[in-house]
Order: sequence, then C-alpha cells, then structure tokens
Amino acid sequence: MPAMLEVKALRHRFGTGPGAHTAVEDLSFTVEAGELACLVGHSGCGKSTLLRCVAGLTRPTGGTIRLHGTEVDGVPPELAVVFQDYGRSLFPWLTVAGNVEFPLRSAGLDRRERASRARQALDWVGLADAHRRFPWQLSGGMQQRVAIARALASRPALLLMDEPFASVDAQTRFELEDLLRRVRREQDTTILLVTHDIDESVYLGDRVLVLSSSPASIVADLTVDLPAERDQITTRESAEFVALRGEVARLLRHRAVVGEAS
Ligand SMILES: Nc1ncnc2c1ncn2[C@@H]1O[C@H](COP(=O)(O)OP(=O)(O)OP(=O)(O)O)[C@@H](O)[C@H]1O
Repeated sequence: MPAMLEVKALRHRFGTGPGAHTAVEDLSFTVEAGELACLVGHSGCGKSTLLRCVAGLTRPTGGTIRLHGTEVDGVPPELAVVFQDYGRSLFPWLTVAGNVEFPLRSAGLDRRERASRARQALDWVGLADAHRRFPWQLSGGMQQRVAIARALASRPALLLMDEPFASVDAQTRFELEDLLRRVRREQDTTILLVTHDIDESVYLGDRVLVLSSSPASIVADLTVDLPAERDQITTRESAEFVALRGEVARLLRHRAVVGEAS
C-alpha cells in the first residue's frame, strides 16, 4: 500500500541564470496515515517552499510528490492548509461559522451538511459558542482556532501547517499545541507541520524531520519516543525530551556550520 504522502527527490529552484536560487534540493520523505510529522529548520531554509510544493500551490522544478500514490498536480481536494497569518486567512465580513463553511461550498456540500460540519469542527476546537461572532471580535489564538476548525471541517486526508503558532503569545501557543495533539488524536488526522522552533517540533511530533540550511534537504528523521499524553511542564522537563531537543539542536547547528563553509 502506498504511503499517505511520498516526497521523492524534490527540488525547487526560483528563477534562472545567475540570480537563480535553489530553495529545496534532493529532498525525500514519507508520512504514514495518522502520523504527526514535524519538519524543523532554520528561518529561510526552504520550509514554506517545501510545504507549498506539497500543497500543489508551487510546481516543483524536480522530483515527485504523491498523495495516496497519486502524483500531486495542482491543489488536491483531500488536503487542507493552515498558515501562520490567521489575521489574513480569515474573511472579516463572514462570521466564524461562515468562515468555517466557506471551503465546503466549493466542495459542493448542501447547506445543512455545511452547517453541521462547521458546528462539529468548532466544537472540536472549543469555539461552539462563538459561531455567530466575527473574526475581529476574537483574540489571535481564537482566530487561529477558527482557521484550524475550517481546515478540519473539510475532513482532509492530510493537514499541512506552516508555522501555525508563530504569531501568538507563548501561553496561547502552549494551549494551541495541546489542542492540536488532542484534535489529531480524536479525529485521527494526518498532519505535516513545519516550524523553526525545536521545542515545538519535539513536543508535537511523532517524528521530527530535520532540515539542512538552504537549500533544504532532510538531514535526520527522528522518532519521538515520548508518551502519547503530553504535558507542557512535565514532558518538557523529562530526560527524553531534553535529550531529543539537544540532538535536534546539534543537527541544526552542525548543518548551519557545514552550509556556511560550503
Ligand atoms: N518567490 C521567490 N523568488 C525567489 N526566491 C524566493 C521566493 N520565495 C522564497 N524564496 C527564497 O527561497 C528561500 C527559502 O524560502 P522559504 O520561504 O521557503 O523559507 P522558510 O524556511 O519558510 O523561511 P521562514 O522560516 O523565514 O518563513 C529563501 O532564501 C527565500 O528568499
């Protein structure tokens, strides 16, 4: 059976000639159904480019991306994306429920089914009571929960997340990380999340894929051997967490030094 997601020898180069920039080079990995895989890399290493290629938003200049064995060519309908900038990703003139329902219209769902899915997804993220409010009436963390609900409402086979918690304060970030782990467990969602935050990648992930500095390629694929039930204080204090965080930091530092020297 093919992997849920298979990325093989991916390459992406922006432009041509002397000004060209290779953002992703010979990058391969797979994600199995039900996994939460985190890609961690330095700022500017090519994380967003990689995610945009997987989402079908950018056509890579080389390699292949397969979802359930079918080559990605354009935006696959069974995929949803959550970006960092929740403020710009929600429509201010639509209510919370309207925002969550919006993509379900293009999927052809009737009104009753759209409303039911939106209610359910808002319930998953703890915003059932906020369905009539507008995004600008919500805190940043709540807006990002709406964006997550919108992505989940379409019941995607694969949820892609690009630095989804980078724009919220530390406490809200912890709450959203726990929410994501809970929702993912309850809904059995497959998630590929990119972050520059080492601690976040270890806390959230079942696997951490470490990226080299630009151009991005995979330098390590680490299994996170932490309990499924995690806690922001005790898990982060555990010996296993500290050891894995150190390993990822060393890999990132080593690759940055090697990258600068070459
Ligand atoms: N449209 C573009 N044209 C040319 N170069 C680009 C373009 N988009 C990105 N790049 C370059 O490709 C490299 C990777 O960019 P990308 O946004 O994928 O990195 P990133 O790891 O997501 O960065 P950050 O963590 O800062 O968001 C960067 O050097 C960037 O300047």
